[in-house]
Amino acid sequence: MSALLVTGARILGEGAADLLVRDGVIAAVGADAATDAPGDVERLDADGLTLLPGFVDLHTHLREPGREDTETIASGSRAAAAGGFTAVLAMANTNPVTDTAEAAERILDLGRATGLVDVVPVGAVTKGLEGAELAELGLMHRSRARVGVFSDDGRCVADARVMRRALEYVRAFGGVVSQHSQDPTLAGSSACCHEGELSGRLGLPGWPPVAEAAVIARDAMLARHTGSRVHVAHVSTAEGLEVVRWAKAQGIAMTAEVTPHHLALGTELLTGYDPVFKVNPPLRPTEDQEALREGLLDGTVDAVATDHAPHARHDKEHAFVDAAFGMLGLETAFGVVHDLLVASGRMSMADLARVMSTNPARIAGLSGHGRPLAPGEPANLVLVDPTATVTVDREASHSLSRNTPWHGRSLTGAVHTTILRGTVTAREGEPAPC
Ligand SMILES: NC(=O)N[C@@H](CC(=O)O)C(=O)O
Ligand SMILES: [Zn+2]
Ligand SMILES: [Zn+2]
Repeated sequence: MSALLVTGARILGEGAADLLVRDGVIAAVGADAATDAPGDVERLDADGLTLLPGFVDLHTHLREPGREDTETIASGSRAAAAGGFTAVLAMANTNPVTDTAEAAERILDLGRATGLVDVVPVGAVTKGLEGAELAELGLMHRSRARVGVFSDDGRCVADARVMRRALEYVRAFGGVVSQHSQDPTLAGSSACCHEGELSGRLGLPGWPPVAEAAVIARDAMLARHTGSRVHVAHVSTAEGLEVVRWAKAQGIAMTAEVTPHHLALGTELLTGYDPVFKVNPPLRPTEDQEALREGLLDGTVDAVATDHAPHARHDKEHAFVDAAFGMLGLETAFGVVHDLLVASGRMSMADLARVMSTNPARIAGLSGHGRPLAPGEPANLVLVDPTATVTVDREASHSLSRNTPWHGRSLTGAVHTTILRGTVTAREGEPAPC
């Protein structure tokens, strides 16, 4: 059928080498990969570029159904492909909520119709994200969508009994609950600034780290009790991280993700009251950011996840306390992580591949992603340019929303080409037509 030959790419463990893809599968890797190429092979010159397994985002908010003015599955897929992703997990807090098998299948089908990235639906833990009654977890898992990750993200599964039952339920099929760790009695829905000297000075409702750590600690005990798996979404504090570290040391099945914005942006950005920096959980002080970076480097944090959260201008441009929570992330995630940790020499490209592809694919149970670049594996790949420096322009985003906190910043490291099962889905920031 079709063949693609990537030439001269830096391949981890191989140095500069060629890679041949045939019918969506890696056919050969190495100096003589080209010898097996058919005459009509499509050639992709990757001199100076690094080839990695395609990125996997454990935490994306697409707004379809319900808020197609801010993101659709198609527009979010374009942004994801441009950002180097070959799979994204679409959070359940849409309208209606993804809390049934039919709703999950609909998202799967819309993702397939666009065809730029594997859109994997996350199922809600509770009906309507209400926190009371379990959603049809088993039916969602047995559906064509094969839902394996469940989350009420946007809200915390605050009731311990509900969380316990959800964990017992998903254990039967090896599922995982991704928790938005925020004790609502310690940090209510108006909490929007890290609790400390700054929240007092700015007069903004405080969000204390203990509201995160307390839920992570409770969930660690529930994971141990049930023998089931908990994933901590967007860990943002040193305190929360300390609990994850403890849980892992006990052998508790707990994993964690951190966002690019919590790694790189600090709470001091809130002094201008610009709602583009309003996100849940909030940006944290330097000490927390540094602890999160250390946690990612030492393996306490398993993955980087974007928490891509598109919002309309009219929902963002309000007084800080009234604006919507969330920021864009898909197109800038690689650049931010590369610039902050790889270009500065703190992290290797192999480690970046682990936290942006291998680990998230494993956590979500996606067998075709995050795989070694070896013959027989599906060709879900990304070519990155480690030397390119790009200035982020929100107007160039493929998202339907514009709420990026990175506008005007220069980042070293850019996604060059994204490949989904052998087909180019984005080239130099431009997604393929779908
Ligand atoms: N992160 C955010 O600030 N917002 C998310 C919800 C969430 O991830 O909690 C959203 O859906 O907009
Ligand atoms: Zn959340
Ligand atoms: Zn989220």
